[in-house]
Amino acid sequence: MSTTFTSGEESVESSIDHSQIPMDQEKVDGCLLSVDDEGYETPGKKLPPLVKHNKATAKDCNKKLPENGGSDVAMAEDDGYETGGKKQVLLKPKTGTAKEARKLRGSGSPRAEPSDRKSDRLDDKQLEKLLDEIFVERDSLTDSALHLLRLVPDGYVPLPHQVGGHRHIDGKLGFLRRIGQPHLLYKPVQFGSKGVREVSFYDALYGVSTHLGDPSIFPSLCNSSNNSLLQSILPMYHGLTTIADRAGHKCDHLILEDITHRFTHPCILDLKMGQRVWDDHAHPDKIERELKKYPAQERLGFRITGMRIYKPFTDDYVYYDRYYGRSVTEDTALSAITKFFEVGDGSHRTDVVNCIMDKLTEFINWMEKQNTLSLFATSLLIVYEGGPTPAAGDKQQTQVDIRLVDFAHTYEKERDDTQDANALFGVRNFTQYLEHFLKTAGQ
Ligand SMILES: Nc1ncnc2c1ncn2[C@@H]1O[C@H](COP(=O)(O)OP(=O)(O)OP(=O)(O)O)[C@@H](O)[C@H]1O
Ligand SMILES: O=P(O)(O)O[C@@H]1[C@H](O)[C@H](O)[C@@H](OP(=O)(O)O)[C@H](OP(=O)(O)O)[C@H]1O
Repeated sequence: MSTTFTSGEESVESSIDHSQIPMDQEKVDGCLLSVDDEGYETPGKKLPPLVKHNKATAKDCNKKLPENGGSDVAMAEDDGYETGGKKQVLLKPKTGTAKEARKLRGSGSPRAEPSDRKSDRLDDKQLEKLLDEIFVERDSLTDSALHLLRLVPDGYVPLPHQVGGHRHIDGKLGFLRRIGQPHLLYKPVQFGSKGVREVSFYDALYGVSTHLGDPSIFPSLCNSSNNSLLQSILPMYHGLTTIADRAGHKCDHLILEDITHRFTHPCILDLKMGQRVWDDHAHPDKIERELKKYPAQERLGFRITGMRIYKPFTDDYVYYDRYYGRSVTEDTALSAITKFFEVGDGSHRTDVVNCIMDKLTEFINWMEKQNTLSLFATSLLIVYEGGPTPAAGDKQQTQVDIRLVDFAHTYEKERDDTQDANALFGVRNFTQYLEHFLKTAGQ
């Protein structure tokens, strides 16, 4: 079995182990939100030992910047840390009893003691095992990625199906999955105001309060009694937790539903939406960077930030990264999108395209009505089951899920009488490509 990695410049073959992560569940308590019966981690569980780190200290990590106090400057540490948040962020009710609050905190939440022991890091054998679990070959990784992977917290693995965003295998602190909890993922809270904004968005939408969230950022959302439609197009949110890696860096993580977990062979496309992907408060340098990075964004209204497709005939995955996405122009967008539906035998998953079109119509209906939010740089995450193609006409068997993720640049509109034309343009344009595909390549 192999995964083909396709970048803007090159393709690399690598063998992968397709074994599954253990599925045993840990039942825990301590959450206000309704969760499914598989359970999830209670914030404040015992953490691995901590050591002081000379690059990104707990203090760095716990700094809370003022709103927009740094979102426009490059902040990534050279060891991949680009997260922020307060020391300990626990889900707690907006109004609730002391008993409820205690329950949410779990029993005690022990602080881990610092340790300088190198032995806490994964050794070569453990590293190989970890790489098997996330389908990655060691040869394809840089030293900084290997360094970060050796520090992956005990009991976690990097999210195996992450296609876009910051990832351990790119040498950035990426998403995690807790072993035995395949239905959840842990997204590191981003540094400074970006992280605070995203947490505040989820808090407001789900009517909860965390130490990091600021209700004043999304007042309308906080006061709305009907957020259920919006909730249904986002992953379920389960609050925050602090996770320490094997070197003792502590970072807050959003606990979110992993929307790929119901799929056996998830095919995933991450589209960053909008003609412009910077918000109204962006620094001119950021605007210049983005315009230079992907000039076609303005005309397309979306860009591919990652795409992974399962090929049932060869039992392997093909991966296209963000650099590939940035190489796509108006002239090649149709063929790039078509790749997402290629089965591998010359045929295409037109059943999936039809299903996506139906769901996107619902999205567009919602977006045409909503006049509260500006969703700058939000991603449309599209997932379908890449296992055997269902028999023709068996529409029920086509499994597709579409959600919005990434709210680090989401704002409430100051005037609430207009649509989010920026994001809407992108969704509509993508839908037009799909229509075109059905008329041409897909037939
Ligand atoms: N709820 C989810 N379920 C499954 N996968 C997810 C979910 N949220 C995010 N992902 C995975 O993580 C990737 C990155 O997500 P996201 O855009 O939130 O990260 P980010 O680090 O904020 O990205 P960026 O660097 O573009 O700001 C997605 O491409 C997807 O593969
Ligand atoms: O996925 P890509 O194509 O690599 O693009 C990055 C991604 O859009 C990040 O969300 C963004 O950080 P922000 O959330 O701060 O915008 C970063 O901007 P940056 O170049 O300003 O760091 C981009 O480089």
